[in-house]
Amino acid sequence: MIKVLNLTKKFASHKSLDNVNVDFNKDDYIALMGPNGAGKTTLIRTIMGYYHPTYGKVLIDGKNPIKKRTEVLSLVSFVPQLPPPIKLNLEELIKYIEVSSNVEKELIFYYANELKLDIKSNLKKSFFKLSGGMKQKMLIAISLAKKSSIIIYDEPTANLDPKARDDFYRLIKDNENGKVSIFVTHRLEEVKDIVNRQIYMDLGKIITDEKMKGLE
Ligand SMILES: Nc1ncnc2c1ncn2[C@@H]1O[C@H](COP(=O)(O)OP(=O)(O)OP(=O)(O)O)[C@@H](O)[C@H]1O
Repeated sequence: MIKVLNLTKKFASHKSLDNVNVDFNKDDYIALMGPNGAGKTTLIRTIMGYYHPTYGKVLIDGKNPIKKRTEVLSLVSFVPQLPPPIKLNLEELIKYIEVSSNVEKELIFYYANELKLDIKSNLKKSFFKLSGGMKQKMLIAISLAKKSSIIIYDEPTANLDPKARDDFYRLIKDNENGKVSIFVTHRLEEVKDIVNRQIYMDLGKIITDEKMKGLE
């Protein structure tokens, strides 16, 4: 599904990714780990076509994510570490997602409800006025409703309370089937039951890439 070939990304003279080679295939559920500045976010952003590789390439189902941006982004759901400052209210946001990504509105409500996010009472509230945890829940609900074959979560539980984290892990586990999920995380303990592969990066390189037991 995702092929990363000899990928180097430089910002000025600094190599954020240094000749990375890795494949992510169907039913790979990956914890992507490593210290601050290791290159995890740069790898993800390059996979999604936000950054041009300095050398090497990325292919998503054989497609170049920069040249086939719209097609590639339709396959991917991404929940960032810091939610974007969306000015739309929840009603407008849901309408936008429904039309632009062909997502069933009812599914967004379903997943939000499972995460204990009450959308109905907040329909007229701007997304950016929600609390950090509510924003994260909304983005997770959208990512699950989108039913993408690739889901990328960058520290998705950072703002969630312990109950919401448990709800998140349960929903993810129920949804893992024939997809690729990448969880950028500093806490392997938290994701160990929902991943089957652990990749550790440092200084722009993949240092270890191990299969894990976990999912049944
Ligand atoms: N847009 C950018 N412009 C310049 N340098 C950047 C840019 N994005 C990332 N870098 C640099 O690339 C290196 C890797 O950063 P990256 O954000 O990929 O690390 P990370 O592993 O995701 O870290 P963290 O755990 O802190 O989120 C860092 O030295 C960072 O300063």
